[in-house]
Amino acid sequence: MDLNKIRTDINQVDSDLLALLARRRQLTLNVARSKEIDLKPVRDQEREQQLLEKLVALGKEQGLDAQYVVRLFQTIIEDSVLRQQAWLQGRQNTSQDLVRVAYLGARGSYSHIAAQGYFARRDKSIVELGCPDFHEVVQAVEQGNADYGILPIENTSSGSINEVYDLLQQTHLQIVGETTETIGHCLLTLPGADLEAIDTIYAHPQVISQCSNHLRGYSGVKLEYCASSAHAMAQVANSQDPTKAAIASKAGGDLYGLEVRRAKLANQAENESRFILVARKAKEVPVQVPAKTTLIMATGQRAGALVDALLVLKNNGLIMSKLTSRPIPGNPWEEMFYLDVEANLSSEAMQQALSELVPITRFVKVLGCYQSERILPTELE
Ligand SMILES: O=C(O)C(=O)C[C@]1(C(=O)O)C=C[C@@H](O)C=C1
Repeated sequence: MDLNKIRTDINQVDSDLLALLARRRQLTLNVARSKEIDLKPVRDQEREQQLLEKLVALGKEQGLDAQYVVRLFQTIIEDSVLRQQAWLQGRQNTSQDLVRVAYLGARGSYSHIAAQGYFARRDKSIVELGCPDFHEVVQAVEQGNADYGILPIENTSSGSINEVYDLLQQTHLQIVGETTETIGHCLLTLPGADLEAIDTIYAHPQVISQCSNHLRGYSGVKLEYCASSAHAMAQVANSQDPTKAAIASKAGGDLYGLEVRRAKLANQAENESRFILVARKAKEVPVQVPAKTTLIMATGQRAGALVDALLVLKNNGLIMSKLTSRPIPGNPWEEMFYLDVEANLSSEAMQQALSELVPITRFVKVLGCYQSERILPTELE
């Protein structure tokens, strides 16, 4: 048993697997091309069910357990769906290959990592524009210094990001995309630093709230709030002080030469953030891909006004996936409602609902229609 020889064989198998995955990806782009012509939806869960059943049976013959096979292929299919959707969206909205993206913080911030993932799926290169706060992200796009802005809107541990909802009330920018990123919070230090000697932890306030349970375990350690996770990492890296630590992602830590000392610090095991992309012009979403429309509306204080508005959606067969409210500046006790509706803005149902909402609300505005990037895996029945 020669370890080196076995490893060489494993290397070969891995590179064969990669070549096959690349070939599969190419084939699924051909599927997207055919669906563009037939106007068929990208997602076909019946086909996915059949695929999984067949693969589980094949895997069994080769001694691979069902759970392993299903997990692998759910990941492969998720990639396939996201790629196809991005390709179709790109065809509908021909645009440049190099885009300028404004995001919170500096390289390595969660927004930066989310932006990289989103545009890599669309084969676009990005010119990065780090901003000190969310307001400047919006301003950079409004003033034409960036083509897109990326903003976190909600997190599975800390909930809605109110500051971003409030900014959306005031801007003319349109939501043109969304992406969900797994946020793996890690405690990062200079290489080899003694964990017992840590006296200060730098982190963004949202991150501190998402890791509150873990942070309760550090008595006598000072928490320093930072404008972004990138700032937190820069503080530690620039200080070269081994008593300082930051909370940020592993990918960010790599950029700043910091070492992961503890991982999975978030209160929720599945710590995910949803980001939205904003641009000056709305984009059309092809009918083949699942779309979401985000609306804001003010109903006034009449009893039952919100119920009436929601009934309009129900009666038009529309599914609302999110409802949240924020105060209206200057109108104490009045609320602005934000709704995500699982429908394309151009659909008949959505247009009908909007025409019925206008007369019964004080104000209603479409914030954007964009492709839904949340791919729920098909489970084997
Ligand atoms: O066969 C299709 O229609 C595809 O789009 C390909 C594929 C896959 O990757 O296998 C992806 C999405 C569909 O939901 C089903 C299967």
